[in-house]
Amino acid sequence: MTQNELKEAVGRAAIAYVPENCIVGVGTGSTANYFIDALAEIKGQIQGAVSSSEASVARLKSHGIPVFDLNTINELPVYVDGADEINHQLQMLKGGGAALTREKIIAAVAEQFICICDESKLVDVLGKFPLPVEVIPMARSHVAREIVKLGGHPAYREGVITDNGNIIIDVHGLSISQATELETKLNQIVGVVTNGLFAHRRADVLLLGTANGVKTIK
Ligand SMILES: O=C(CO)[C@H](O)[C@H](O)COP(=O)(O)O
Repeated sequence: MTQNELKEAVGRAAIAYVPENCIVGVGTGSTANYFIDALAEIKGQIQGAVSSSEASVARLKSHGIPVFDLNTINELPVYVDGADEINHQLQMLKGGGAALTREKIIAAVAEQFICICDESKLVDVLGKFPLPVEVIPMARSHVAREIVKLGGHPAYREGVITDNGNIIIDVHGLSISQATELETKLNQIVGVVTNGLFAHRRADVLLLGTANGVKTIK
């Protein structure tokens, strides 16, 4: 199976976690796009969605799925999203698509986080994929200097402005054994909006696309 076929398989498998008549949290990226396309097939059974990016909002609307403002809803049973890396404790590294802050906000509201990934994303130690950090533009140099003090190699993601009007610094050269501690330390740097470690709020379920089918890891 190709990587895209594995992504499609997990996107479809996540539909089983969507309760009837609910509002569903929808993430961002190529794997989340397969979930959105599968969701379109059952759109008559849900109220609609909240979403972590303008790109996913556009895709949801193109399928005729109503999109709600997160502030107008009281409960969110499930959030479905991909990841750039996930470890065996279901801690994730996310933000390759620059949507990390909205992803983290929706994940914080959701009762269950269902992570959908192809098997290339499962790692023993997070950090081979550069860790994205969303930063207020005027704090770029300050945040970069503080990241160097933590042992990382910061790289400004040229030409990218987030949906919140901020920039992304990608942190290379990390081998992240203490993910919750690093998540906290990075968020304490003044000028950081948030970082792409989802260690405090991990996934509840991983649907992993493999050559032998979709594996469920809890
Ligand atoms: O965090 C994300 C976007 O900010 C995505 O979930 C992550 O980049 C994975 O994307 P893809 O499914 O395209 O591999």
